[in-house]
Amino acid sequence: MKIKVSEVAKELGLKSKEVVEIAKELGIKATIRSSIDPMEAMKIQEYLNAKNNPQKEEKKEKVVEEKKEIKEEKPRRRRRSFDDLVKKTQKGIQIVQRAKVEKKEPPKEEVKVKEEEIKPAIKEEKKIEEKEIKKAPPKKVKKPVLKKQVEEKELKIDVDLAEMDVIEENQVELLDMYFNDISLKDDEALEEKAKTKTKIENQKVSKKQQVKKRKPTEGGITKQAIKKKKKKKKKEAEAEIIKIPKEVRVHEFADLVKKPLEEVIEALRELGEERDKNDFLGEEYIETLAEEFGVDVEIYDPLAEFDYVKKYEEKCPESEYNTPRPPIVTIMGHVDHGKTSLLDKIRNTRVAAKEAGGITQHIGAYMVEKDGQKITFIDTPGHEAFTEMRARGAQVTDIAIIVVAADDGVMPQTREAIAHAQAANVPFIIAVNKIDKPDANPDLVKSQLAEMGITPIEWGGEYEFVNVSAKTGEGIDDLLETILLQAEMMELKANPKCHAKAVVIESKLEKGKGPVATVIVKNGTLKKQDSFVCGKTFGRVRLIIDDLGKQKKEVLPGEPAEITGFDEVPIAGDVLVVVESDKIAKETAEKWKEYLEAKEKSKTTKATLEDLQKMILEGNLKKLPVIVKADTQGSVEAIKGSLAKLKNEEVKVDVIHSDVGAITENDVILAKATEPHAIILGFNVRPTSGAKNKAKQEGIEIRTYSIIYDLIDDVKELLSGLMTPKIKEEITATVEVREVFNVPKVGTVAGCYVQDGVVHRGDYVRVIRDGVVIYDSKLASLKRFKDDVKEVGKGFECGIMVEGYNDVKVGDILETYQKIEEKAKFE
Ligand SMILES: Nc1nc2c(ncn2[C@@H]2O[C@H](COP(=O)(O)OP(=O)(O)OP(=O)(O)O)[C@@H](O)[C@H]2O)c(=O)[nH]1
Repeated sequence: MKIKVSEVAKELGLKSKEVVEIAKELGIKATIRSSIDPMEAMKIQEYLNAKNNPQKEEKKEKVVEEKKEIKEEKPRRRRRSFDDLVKKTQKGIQIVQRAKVEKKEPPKEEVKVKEEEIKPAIKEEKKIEEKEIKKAPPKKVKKPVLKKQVEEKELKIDVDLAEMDVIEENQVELLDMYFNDISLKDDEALEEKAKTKTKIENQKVSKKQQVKKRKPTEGGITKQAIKKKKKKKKKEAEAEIIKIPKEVRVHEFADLVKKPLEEVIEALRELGEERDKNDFLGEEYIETLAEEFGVDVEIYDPLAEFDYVKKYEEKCPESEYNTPRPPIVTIMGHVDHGKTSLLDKIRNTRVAAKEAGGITQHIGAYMVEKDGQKITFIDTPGHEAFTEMRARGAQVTDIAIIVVAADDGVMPQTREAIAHAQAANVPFIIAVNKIDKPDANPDLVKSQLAEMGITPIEWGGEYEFVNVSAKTGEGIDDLLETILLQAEMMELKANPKCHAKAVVIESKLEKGKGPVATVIVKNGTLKKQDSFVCGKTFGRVRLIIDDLGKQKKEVLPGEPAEITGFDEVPIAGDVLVVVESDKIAKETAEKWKEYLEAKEKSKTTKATLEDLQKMILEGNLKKLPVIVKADTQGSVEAIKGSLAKLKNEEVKVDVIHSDVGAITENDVILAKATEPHAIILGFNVRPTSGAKNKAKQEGIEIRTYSIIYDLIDDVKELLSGLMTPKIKEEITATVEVREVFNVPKVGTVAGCYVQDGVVHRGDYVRVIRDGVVIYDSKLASLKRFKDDVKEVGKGFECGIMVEGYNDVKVGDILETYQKIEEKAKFE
């Protein structure tokens, strides 16, 4: 498992570019978009520690000398490692972004300077406040905000202050920039506190802080005046924030931040990105460039007003989710490893047994109960549906079960399924199936997966492995318990009081019922008669049928149900959101349609109009548009990195989309929307059957590989095909002019002798006089005596006319040649 450079940067409070620079120094290959492994991240972290620790130690010694009573050691919390970060990423736990800290100036150094100025103050204050502090619980002191940061980002300081644990006026939590939360002992806390206070006072901090410190009339400044100033400053700060649309081209960005285009392109180059003015910048680059140019930007989505899901999330925020809900589980794994059998066994033992005689209805998802707790299973095994839904922005699965047959071991689709779960940040449980078989070897499965970093808990790893048999039912209870345990850890919650948000799992058109869809409610309660919008369609809930075929009045969070009442058949992965009225539902669906079309258009323009314009402007620069799909993020980055290098003055590769996961219909649609059509390159992934059919229909080429070099070689071949063929000259003959005849109305005919080679009628010719080429043209005619001939060989005489040239003289040499086209080769 690798960590994105941007995440490492966030954790270290650095810019991505700075991390890349350090990485370079340490000989680690990294770009701001790439990922590095945890050991490399640790190296970078250690490098920074080593760079900064001497100062810390120096400072500490000084403090000890000056203030004898200050204690020696700070109690430190456990250092967070990047392994933790990776584990968290694998578990799907969100990485919390730390407050950014200006790193260029080590904070300790700055504190040191201030310390000398404030020594008397410390002593004074210490005496007064010592008692109080000793009584107080261990205090957290926040790292002082640096001067530069304070001056530049007043608003940010307000936020910092709001987030600080302010116990007393100036007592704040100090965060070590290298992940150590430092809780200082009392005297140290006192000293830090005094330093912090003095420092804050010494600096021109935000007015808000000054107001806090000053008495209303202190220094002749009235409260009102401060407020006024504060308001003005705030306004100024607000004015400095430049709003940048999420999808912005390089030249638009340059205009917005008021920087010369060349500077922006150069900055990108320094970041290892060869971009031209019409290329789109990703959000990551917008942020990095903004940091680079020292401007505050706010990235926004101009189409967000149409985003009904986002609006729902603002209305029903996750912070208000308060009631536990059942986990939603998807089963994935290699073909024939027993996904369907396992789903059936779980259903039959749990659902049918419970509802004696009840006929289960296949609606695309079902619920089982274990010890009074519910679990919802999505009834479509395989990761295609999972990924397709994710590609549509709907992540419905909470937990994945990766089925591995104990008699077959880890297979390509096992790895693929794991990659999908990891890419989606969905925690997974390994179900080692078919343990009833005599040749079952569950330990082999464990060791194979451990080699991939998926180590079982019993071997000291992080992953739950459960031995099961979909045939005998052995281990099924264990598996359900493990799911519930995982769910408990995840604290899956929802707010049933909200109006509903659900995800479409399956849909169809049914006779008599019209469009029907199976949905799983993610939040809120879905009720009969609710008006809803669902992707490009809308409707009102008419019928609700559960997985046992029973009619219901409502569906609670985490539960599946089949519903009717759609205007049109929705698409799996569409998000259904309940709205106030049919009218709003219809309007919202229409707006959503616009949203999708605009989005698609922006993608299309990216690869069509712009490219055409560019090709015209830049001569013949041709692009090979490709879509890259691979099994892991690491592979995606590696392939993109290699493809970026494939360019020359004539051609380059344009990766219009890349992602982890199977090749889906969406990829085909995107490839088709690109002009010229993109080629889809799959590395260790295959197209879904839907994608295969669509590609056939639309004439889109999908190429799949399992060796990166093959992929690169193939792309080189494709680039060669785009390049203009090379023209090679081949000299055919050397001819001496021995006589010249001027033929009225015809022109000058040179009487020649072929010294070497063979002259052909269609040859090109250079007239050479005294060793200098004085004319370059074609043969207008080639004759032997009075007859036109096709060719004349060495040692023969012939009559030659040079096209457009009548000044041939005796003694001139004519060099005849042919132009041969040679297919260009991309090297
Ligand atoms: N002995 C034994 N056979 C099993 C077990 N689980 C599944 N099988 C058999 O393995 C074969 C494949 O099982 P499926 O459930 O169709 O596998 P799948 O992963 O859903 O396969 P696809 O849908 O084709 O990807 C069937 O013949 C099952 O009867 C098990 O636990 N023990």
